[in-house]
Amino acid sequence: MALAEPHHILPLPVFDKPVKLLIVVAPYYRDVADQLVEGARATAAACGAETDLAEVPGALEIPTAIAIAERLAKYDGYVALGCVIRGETTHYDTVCNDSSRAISLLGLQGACIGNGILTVETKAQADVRAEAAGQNKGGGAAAAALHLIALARKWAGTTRSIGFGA
Ligand SMILES: Nc1c(NC[C@H](O)[C@H](O)[C@H](O)CO)[nH]c(=O)[nH]c1=O
Ligand SMILES: CC(=O)[C@@H](O)COP(=O)(O)O
Repeated sequence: MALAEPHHILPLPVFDKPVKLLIVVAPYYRDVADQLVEGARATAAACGAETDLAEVPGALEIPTAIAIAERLAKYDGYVALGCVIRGETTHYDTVCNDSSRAISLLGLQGACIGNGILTVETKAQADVRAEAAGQNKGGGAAAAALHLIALARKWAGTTRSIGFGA
């Protein structure tokens, strides 16, 4: 089945050396997670990237799993996949904000991470965004990680030509 192009405006990068991604998925909503993973795997395969998969209980555990894996230095990048649907309390805000902020902080520390954690109001919204043949947010998250890996490799070994204290 042809999968939808991930919603990214950049052509997928081309790699001359192997790439290994770790997909960290929180299958809190299993059917949604499966679609996200399918899209991410298809995008990784389109770039010739190898993928491993790790499952965690919920979106809040995704950044911790990535941090643990990053210390092992086995992967070039990470794809964070999950689905957070608003309930009756403010816990939704905690799960969304803390998982995304932790992922951003890991990125600022140098981890190449694509964030495909859906934060939605309804299951129907999640289904449309997760569907690999639909909006394919999983594919988009994988594409984001791959772009960061390509950028990091392009710049590896370069030094700043100017700058204070360079
Ligand atoms: N409500 C959702 C959660 N909640 C669980 C948390 O992510 C976490 O696992 C728990 O607080 C224990 O630390 N997780 C999701 O991924 N999606 C949700 O809708
Ligand atoms: C996003 C959540 O944590 C949510 O599923 C929790 O539901 P509730 O706010 O009704 O406890």
